[in-house]
Amino acid sequence: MADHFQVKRVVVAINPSASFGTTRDIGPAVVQTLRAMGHEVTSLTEPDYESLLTTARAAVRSKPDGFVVVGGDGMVNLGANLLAGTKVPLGIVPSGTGNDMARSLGLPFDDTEASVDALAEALQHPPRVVDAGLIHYLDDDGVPAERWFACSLSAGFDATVNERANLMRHPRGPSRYIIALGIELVRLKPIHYTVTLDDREFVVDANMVSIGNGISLGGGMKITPDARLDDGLLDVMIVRPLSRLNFIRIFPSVFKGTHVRHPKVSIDRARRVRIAGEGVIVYADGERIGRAPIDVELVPGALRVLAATPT
Ligand SMILES: Nc1ncnc2c1ncn2[C@@H]1O[C@H](COP(=O)(O)OP(=O)(O)OP(=O)(O)O)[C@@H](O)[C@H]1O
Repeated sequence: MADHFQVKRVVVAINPSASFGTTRDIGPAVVQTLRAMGHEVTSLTEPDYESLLTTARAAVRSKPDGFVVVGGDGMVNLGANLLAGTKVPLGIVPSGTGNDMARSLGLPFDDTEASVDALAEALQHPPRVVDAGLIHYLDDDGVPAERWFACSLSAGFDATVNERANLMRHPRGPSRYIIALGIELVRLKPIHYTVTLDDREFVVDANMVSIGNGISLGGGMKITPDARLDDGLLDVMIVRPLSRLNFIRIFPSVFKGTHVRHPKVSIDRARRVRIAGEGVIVYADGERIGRAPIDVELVPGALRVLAATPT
């Protein structure tokens, strides 16, 4: 802890539905702990994401010393969209299923006490400055829209799995992702993409096109293992068509990031990325964005986070 403790004004936005509601005690505990430390805490919980976005937007206008999300990457995405381009730093107490932004930042992601300790420590120091991705797309009504993402963007097989899982009513828990994965594996077929990396446009058949600002998605799948949150570049992973069997074979290696050695997997770096393709669904930070085409730009230093800068 810093020598001179400074009381901070902190907004804590809580998603009680993160991890299918199994982590709902974490938010109130975080608020209680920060208050016990002496911080001035405004706690926000709403019945849904949209209402939370509205109340949180109002809370950010009061320029708190920190805006903390308690939830998963969807909550990180909410925070990124409220805070990108401002000086208010984002704190993360992971309580979601994936927690990939916390993993990319080197924050504790499976120990709440350690997360709150790291947050309290970070509140006493200047925030870390990281890049963020800005997605330009057409919303479901065809209206041009923009949305920030902090960690990852998917525009292929993994987005399709996410979409199928979200549309399922049963089962309610995480096993829906396994079922969705199984169904989509059976349906696996290459997508015909047009990808533009900065000024280089090319056509490619692929199973996956994913973008990493951070290193992982889906709870530690290191799709872009060498991505850095502050290098001013997006890492773009493309998986060229694989047979179902080979897809299943290389799948486990993504947890170590060694899939990048496979000849059908490539990683490129770019500041601007355009992805187009028939029927391509796009997710970012685990949240549904819409359909391709999308234009993504990396905005260096757009986001401040309550995390130590790696030495
Ligand atoms: N009361 C609520 N407040 C905020 N978000 C909510 C609420 N109820 C449901 N949600 C939904 O929760 C989703 C975000 O979940 P979040 O990312 O925090 O947890 P997770 O999905 O379990 O974790 P991860 O994204 O890391 O896998 C959003 O899509 C949002 O619509």
